[in-house]
Amino acid sequence: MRAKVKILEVETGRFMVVINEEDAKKAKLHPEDLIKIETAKRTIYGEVVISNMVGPGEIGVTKDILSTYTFSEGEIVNVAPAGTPESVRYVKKKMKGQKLKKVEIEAIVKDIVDRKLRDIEISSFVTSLEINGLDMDEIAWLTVAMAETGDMLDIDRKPIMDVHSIGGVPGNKTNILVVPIVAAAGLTIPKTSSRAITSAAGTADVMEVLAPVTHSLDEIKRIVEKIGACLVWGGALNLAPADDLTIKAERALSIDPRGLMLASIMSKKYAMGSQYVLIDIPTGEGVKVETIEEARSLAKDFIELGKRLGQYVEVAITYGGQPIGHTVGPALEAKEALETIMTGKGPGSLVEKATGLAGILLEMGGVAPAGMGKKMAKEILESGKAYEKLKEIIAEQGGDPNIKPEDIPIGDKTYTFVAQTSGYVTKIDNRAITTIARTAGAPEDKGAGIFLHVKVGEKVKEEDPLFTIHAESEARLDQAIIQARRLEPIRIEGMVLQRIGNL
Ligand SMILES: O=P(O)(O)OC[C@H]1O[C@H](OP(=O)(O)O)[C@H](O)[C@@H]1O
Ligand SMILES: O=c1cc[nH]c(=O)[nH]1
Repeated sequence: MRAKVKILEVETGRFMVVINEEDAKKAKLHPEDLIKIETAKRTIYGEVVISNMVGPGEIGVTKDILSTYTFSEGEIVNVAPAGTPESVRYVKKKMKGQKLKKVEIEAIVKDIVDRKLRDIEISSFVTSLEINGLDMDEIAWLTVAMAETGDMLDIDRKPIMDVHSIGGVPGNKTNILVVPIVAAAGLTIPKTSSRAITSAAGTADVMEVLAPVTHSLDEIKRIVEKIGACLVWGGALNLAPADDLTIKAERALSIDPRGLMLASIMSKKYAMGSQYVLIDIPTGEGVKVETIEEARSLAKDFIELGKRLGQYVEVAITYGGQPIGHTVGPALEAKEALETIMTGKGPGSLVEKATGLAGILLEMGGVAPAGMGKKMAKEILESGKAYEKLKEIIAEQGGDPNIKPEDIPIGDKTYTFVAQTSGYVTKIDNRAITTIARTAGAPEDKGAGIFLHVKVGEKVKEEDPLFTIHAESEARLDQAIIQARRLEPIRIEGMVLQRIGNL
């Protein structure tokens, strides 16, 4: 059918095409059917929404489609059912636990990027990977397909360093410190991050409190060639574009299937032209990787994948048994990261992890002698050079380089839980902390999250504050309080485990 485009000021988070009720009846179109819109220059795909907000002979194009494609009001297009893409068959093949061929993986990725696969099919693909996994051949094909369906960055500075965490541990604002430390030593580190997947704040969510993180590839090239670093959101670029769409499904289910995680991370590194990559695997109870054995096996996969892509990869297995630092949630984490980089002092877990990771990168990049990287990273942090570099990054990305921790707005609806008994903090439950912070509104509500007054091993007295929930709305605060009462995220016990007398 021929139709006239009507631009709709509607945002749905999906590629939706609105068809009038009468037209839909005539064309036998049903809600959520996949249709194609053909113009002289291109074909784009979207899901049907039936509504009389458009008249007969019109189709409504939403802001989501317009963020990628240009349409003008009144433009005449051809609209037709698109049928079921062949790649759905390959998704079903993976659901049955079978190995996919290279061409099948390429077809799935291309159809995700072209929006031929709808959210429901993408979720099925992600779920099938969670259940049935991928072998190393499939992971490598998936990684390259994810990178090659998007743009590639070619930065005119070498070597290109990079760091990426598999995430999962609450409060992981570490890379906000690592990147400026490494760049202050003269190395080039174009860091792209995703937003939160399973946590209450991804590095992109935290950085966005300090400066815009959505930049074009040309802007990133300019910034990195000028100052040696950036801290941006990968999803804003046409860089491994399937990644953000699969992450959307992962976030909804709070899962991060191993094979997809490897491909997600390494496709972004490949597309950025990174040559030396450090992967952080937080390990501990309640995070993505719970044991050192699992971490070592994942590390082997990252290194093997790096070899296949022509990248030198090292892995740091880091402590993830409790949150990093004292804060969880975008604004609270940005405040803590800024305070730490400004003063060179901060929570031991944050400073140790950041300087440890930065130190490895300094050695990998050849600016620190073997075994001296961490010391050099600490000196750069304490000297204020890392802060100066972060200010440059903030300024180049369009933020206020003179922003102070106290300028950062934190959710003003608060509730503090106190100790019911005296004793020692023996456990902070990572999953519970993330659940409570997300219930309070993080990461979408930037000011929402948790401030931890105590960490594992500390002594508390009855009535001492344990943690404060911050929210931007009373309703979300109330829900978070209910969750916190149910989950009891902080355990306090006496330290004497047994007293044994005469046996
Ligand atoms: O913790 P969750 O939300 O599962 O994982 C997502 C986070 O982990 C990675 O961290 P980084 O960008 O390397 O610092 C991602 O980019 C993202 O920020
Ligand atoms: O970028 C990331 C980080 C963790 N897991 C992913 O799938 N992608």
